[in-house]
Amino acid sequence: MGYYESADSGATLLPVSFTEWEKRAKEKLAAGPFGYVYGAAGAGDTMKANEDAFRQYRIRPRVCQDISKRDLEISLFGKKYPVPFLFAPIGVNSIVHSDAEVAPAKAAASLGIPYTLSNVSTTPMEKIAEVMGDSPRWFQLYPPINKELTKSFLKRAEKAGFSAIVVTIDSTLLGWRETDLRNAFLPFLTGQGMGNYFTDPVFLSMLDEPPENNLMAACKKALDEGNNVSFSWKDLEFIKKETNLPVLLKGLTHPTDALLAIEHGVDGIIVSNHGGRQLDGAIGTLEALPSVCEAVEHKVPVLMDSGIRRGADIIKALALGASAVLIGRPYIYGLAVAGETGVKSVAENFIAETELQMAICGKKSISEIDQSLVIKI
Ligand SMILES: Cc1cc2nc3c(=O)[nH]c(=O)nc-3n(C[C@H](O)[C@H](O)[C@H](O)COP(=O)(O)O)c2cc1C
Ligand SMILES: CCCCCCC(=O)C(=O)O
Repeated sequence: MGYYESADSGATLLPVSFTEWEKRAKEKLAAGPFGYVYGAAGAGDTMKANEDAFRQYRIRPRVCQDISKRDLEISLFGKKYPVPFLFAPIGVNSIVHSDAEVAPAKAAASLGIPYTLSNVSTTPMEKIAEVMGDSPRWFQLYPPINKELTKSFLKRAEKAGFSAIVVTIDSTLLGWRETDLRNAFLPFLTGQGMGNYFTDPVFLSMLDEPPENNLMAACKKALDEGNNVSFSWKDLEFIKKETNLPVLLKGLTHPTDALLAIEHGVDGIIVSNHGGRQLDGAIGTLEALPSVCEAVEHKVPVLMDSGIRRGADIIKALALGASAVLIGRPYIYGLAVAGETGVKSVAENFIAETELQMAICGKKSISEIDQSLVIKI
């Protein structure tokens, strides 16, 4: 939906800016769920660094470029996508809306935007496949300790039509999240976020009793599997060996790790600090992006997330070398406020603003965006 349509159609009753979505979500949600989504690790310095990093760059537009025909399309792993952003994996959506991951999956499908389903989703991956039809979807894996369970998740994702695997490696231990500690809020222990585990035959075979007989023990077992603190590079090779899908590594910011990831066979990198939820004091991802891209030398696509709040942020990330970005909290606030409609509205605003920004920069397509478009102040 373009600028004038959204102003005309009554869609303006929904929020337009990230700040407004966040405010409306806060009004709607109880303290526990809102704090879980909003919250960050420690003092929140990294969450702030993510957003601040975007303010350290300014766009230097070109003019008189005939911007009458514009195209936001990108290509990743041989597939074309309509816009340069994806939905980031976000677990346990049932804490903010009863439709849980079904709503963002449908919203993404309606726009052709890839949806990344979290390993710790409330909705099992097969249900997401059912509602998404042929629309693009990726599966995010918290690599389990148990190799048979790892294989099972990978095979199920392949069978359910997911076209890439995102291995998240920054959360083998959960960060120090003071809001959740204060609220005593950890949704996973109530069975939320267990959709993929509780439908997995290998996982169920690992339990002494089925989840319906001993929910807490089953939840704890799943979390123990996900908190795979001994995970190292050789385990990444195992994942690569067990799937034919492209494997992306999510959660690195150091160029040396990017090089090691490539050495161990990854097909793509997602520069991310988990939205500042893991390591307080860590570098903002936009600050980290140029050095990672420089090390990677275009060998694999580099994507990024954390702190993307508007079209200008997307333009800056692309200019600094990202092939695409992922949006996180913004769409969860949309989900909290208005379910599928809210998620779709957030995504449409991103599309409209990004297209406008690109055009006013004097660029007609994503491939025309390069480093000369931004300067660090
Ligand atoms: C509530 C919440 C749950 C998340 N769950 C996951 C998850 O299950 N898997 C994952 O890889 N990242 C997860 N993330 C991190 C996001 O994928 C993404 O890296 C982050 O939200 C980007 O930062 P932003 O929200 O500031 O844009 C989660 C983030 C939030 C806010
Ligand atoms: C092994 C389970 C960790 C779940 C973390 C969910 C998440 O990524 C987040 O809250 O952030």
